Amino acid sequence: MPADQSPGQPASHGATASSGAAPGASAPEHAWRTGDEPRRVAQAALKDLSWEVGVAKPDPAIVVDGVTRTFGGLTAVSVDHLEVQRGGITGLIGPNGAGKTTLFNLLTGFDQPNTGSWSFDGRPLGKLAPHQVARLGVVRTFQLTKALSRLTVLQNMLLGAQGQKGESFLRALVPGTWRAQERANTEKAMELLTRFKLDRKKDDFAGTLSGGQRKLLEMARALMSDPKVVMLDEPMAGVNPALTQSLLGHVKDLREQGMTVVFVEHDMDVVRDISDWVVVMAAGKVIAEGPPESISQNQAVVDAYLGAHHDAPLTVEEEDRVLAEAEAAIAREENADGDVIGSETRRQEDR
Ligand SMILES: Nc1ncnc2c1ncn2[C@@H]1O[C@H](COP(=O)(O)OP(=O)(O)OP(=O)(O)O)[C@@H](O)[C@H]1O
Repeated sequence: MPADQSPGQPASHGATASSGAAPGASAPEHAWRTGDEPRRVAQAALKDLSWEVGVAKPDPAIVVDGVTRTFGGLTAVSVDHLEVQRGGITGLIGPNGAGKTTLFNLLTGFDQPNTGSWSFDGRPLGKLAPHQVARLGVVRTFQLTKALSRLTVLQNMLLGAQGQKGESFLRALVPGTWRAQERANTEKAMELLTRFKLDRKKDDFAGTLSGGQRKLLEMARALMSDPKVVMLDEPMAGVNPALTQSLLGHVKDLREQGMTVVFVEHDMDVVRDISDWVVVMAAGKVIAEGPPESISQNQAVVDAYLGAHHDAPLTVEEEDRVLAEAEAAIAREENADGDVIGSETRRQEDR
């Protein structure tokens, strides 16, 4: 099925509809705001949307418009319009080199685009540095964890709190203020470390943690700034199966706590398990979006992953016709090039 088709789906709110568009027509008005169980709430908000690239969401936290990023002659990202629903888990998938990490980098201020704009809660985020974006409530984790090996686990956590009150120069001159802030930060860090079962490792160097524990630390650290949107770049990659379950649980918890989650993942089982909505990128563009169950049926997605177009199997009649045409073509070729083919065959026989 082409990316822009969604049989049986209701009319879209329109790819170019402005952010904050009206909720889906058939859902009870604001049903997802009434304290319902978060997953059901997120899914109810999205269930009547058409599976159409750029479709407007009922309550978008992030809106991206015309964002492009090129590296030399390569267009790494070219996203016309994308909205991310507040309070849901959006899976961002796509083959290697599709532009997922570059898009994350752009949205969180770690890279600058050639063109385009994007906003969080209607507030433009372009041209802001990562710490400014984080202060506004949008944080990210990295594919290769950035946990600083020679700092302890707790020190890593406290770094995540940067940008809060204690950082200002004037406040730093008033010891009481920053000490109180430091105490509060440490308390919060310990609460998070306990939640992520890393509290007993608080004095260990981050470099001694396993890959999975570093991912947990990365996620815990991202939460130090009380984010509203958490962007996780391959949070499960390289993590052993036992810890994967724990990480998945933590990602779901973020939604329980009302956060908006966008995560990059290659494992489709994980994507199906936790996503409310899936966005597929290939060659820098968004080529499909929809609920997880819509993605595997999408021909554009299948083609993007396999890198080739796959025809439906031929019927017996079609197979006979194709064979007959091929035989006729070969016969014509032999007649036309008879001498050449013949002399080449003779040369081979002579050897
Ligand atoms: N700093 C850079 N300089 C040059 N090319 C880059 C740079 N960063 C990314 N690219 C290129 O941009 C394209 C998109 O890369 P990106 O890492 O965003 O893809 P991805 O979808 O995250 O891939 P993966 O799933 O393998 O992580 C790739 O072709 C990559 O080689």
